[in-house]
Amino acid sequence: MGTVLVWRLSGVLWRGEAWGHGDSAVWMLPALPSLLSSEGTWGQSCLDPFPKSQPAPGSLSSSAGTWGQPCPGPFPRSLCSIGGTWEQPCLGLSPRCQPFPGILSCAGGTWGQPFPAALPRRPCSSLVSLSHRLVWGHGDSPVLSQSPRVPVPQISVGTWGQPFSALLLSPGSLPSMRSLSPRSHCPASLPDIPVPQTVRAWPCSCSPCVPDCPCPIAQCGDSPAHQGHPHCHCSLTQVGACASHTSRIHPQPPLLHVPLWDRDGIGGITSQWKWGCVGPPWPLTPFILCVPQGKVPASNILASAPSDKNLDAWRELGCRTTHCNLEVVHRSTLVFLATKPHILPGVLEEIRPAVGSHHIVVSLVAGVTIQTLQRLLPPWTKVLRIMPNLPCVVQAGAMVFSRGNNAGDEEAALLKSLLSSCGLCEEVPESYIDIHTGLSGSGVAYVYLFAEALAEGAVKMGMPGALASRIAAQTLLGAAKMLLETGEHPAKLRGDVCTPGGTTIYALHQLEKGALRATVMDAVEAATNRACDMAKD
Ligand SMILES: NC(=O)C1=CN([C@@H]2O[C@H](COP(=O)(O)OP(=O)(O)OC[C@H]3O[C@@H](n4cnc5c(N)ncnc54)[C@H](OP(=O)(O)O)[C@@H]3O)[C@@H](O)[C@H]2O)C=CC1
Ligand SMILES: O=C(O)[C@@H]1CCC=N1
Repeated sequence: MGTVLVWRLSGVLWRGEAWGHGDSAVWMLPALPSLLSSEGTWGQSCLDPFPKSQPAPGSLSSSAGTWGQPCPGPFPRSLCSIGGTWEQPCLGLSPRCQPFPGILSCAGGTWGQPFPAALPRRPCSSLVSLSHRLVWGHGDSPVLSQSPRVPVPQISVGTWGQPFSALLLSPGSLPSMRSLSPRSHCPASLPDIPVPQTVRAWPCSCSPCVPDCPCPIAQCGDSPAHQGHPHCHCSLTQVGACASHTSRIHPQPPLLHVPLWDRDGIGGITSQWKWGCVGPPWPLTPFILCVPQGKVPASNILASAPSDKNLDAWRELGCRTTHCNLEVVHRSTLVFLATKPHILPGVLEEIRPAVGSHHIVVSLVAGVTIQTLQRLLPPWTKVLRIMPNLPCVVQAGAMVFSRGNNAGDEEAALLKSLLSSCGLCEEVPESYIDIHTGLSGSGVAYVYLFAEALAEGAVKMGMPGALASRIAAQTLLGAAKMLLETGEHPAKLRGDVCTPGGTTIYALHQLEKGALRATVMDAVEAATNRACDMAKD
């Protein structure tokens, strides 16, 4: 039941087609005209040249399957990589199944089932602020998918379970949509359906199930017969079951994510930004994420971790929390990874199926390279790696970052713009990140040790400890401020303090005898090497 659609885009005629199969429909992207030549119909054997007629994006080109049959070869990988058939719900997570045009990847539903209820409204609410997104309908739940890379200034609206009908809106008509549905800003043609009680808002990594099992989540993982079965259909569960289920199947805790739902312009920051954090250490990340000049309201932050140990503090800040990493991924676009390094691979495996082309993934995990991140995440993922330090908490941090293959100027500008209010934030070659870790990420601790030693020296000489600590801190602050503001070399300023034959040179002599300089250099070297080694652990 292909439906041919022709519409005008920027004065150019485009031809698109919609495919329907049973209760599923697929819309082929107008921006990929070569995708539009298929003649297959869902529910029937594909016309022989079907695969060959879809060579365009590479993902659809080599399949030899028939619709309604298990998908062999690369074609299914592009649409349903987990081994499903088109007549049945796609196994596992849709995002991984639907990468081909790059725009379906944020949907978390299953074919033939209502899409997760949580998806439609939020994207729809930002519909009017972005002119190039697509709306997908499924059953009674419309889903909007972002296609930031595909300049399609129309919105097509369809419903699953019906031949895909398209409502194509030119950019000029977008503002009027705002009035169609005051509550959600969704186009009126998107049905406003109550959240189904039994549909979970996001899929957990609940793969174990037997093929015919209706698979309510309560059974999943409880029955050894389900464990690890490749044909699991259990991508639906009850909202709220995710955390307990996740912890049962995936004992590791989550990571750190940050979502953004709305943004005004490239690199722009608005109060509408929403962030999610999975595996967030305290107190570093919340301050990186939300404190900066109020750029990101705490209520826009969703943090996840396995326990409430750190999350309690996040909630006190006004952030939202969850124990489900996948929830954070599904509700976020900007995703920060901040688990301990050895935890990260398991977490990446957990979230990988949910990572779409619209996500920006930022890792602040020491020692884990961009290459590793890219290898463990889907190939389209925009990855950035950043190394902050603790003083970000007081907006006096020092951060460096590097970008992966898919992260462009927009993502780099975005990160810099967001985080620069926490302190110095520079883009550097990735090889500097481990050095920065030794110099500054860890370096803060050396300075605290030095501050402690200074104060203890004063205590030894008779000063009260509290006063000595305050003076030590102010001494470090002033010395650092002078370094930054004068731009002088430290050796020059040190010389300025040394009165010939005076106190300072006597003290410096002692420090040199203790090999302070060499010891500190060794410390930076040791931390840098450790960061490099952690990448190999
Ligand atoms: N501390 C610093 O100054 C800096 C740290 N970093 C990096 O930040 C990361 C965290 O550092 P650290 O300060 O030790 O962090 P913490 O141990 O304070 O926090 C780590 C958080 O990760 C959570 N977590 C553990 N496992 C998982 C999982 N599988 N999924 C999701 N969340 C999980 C923990 O949950 P729970 O609370 O339940 O235990 C905890 O909240 C490291 O990678 C480090 O390299 C980078 C720069 C500076
Ligand atoms: O000690 C660590 O591994 C982390 C990285 C930089 C600061 N703390």
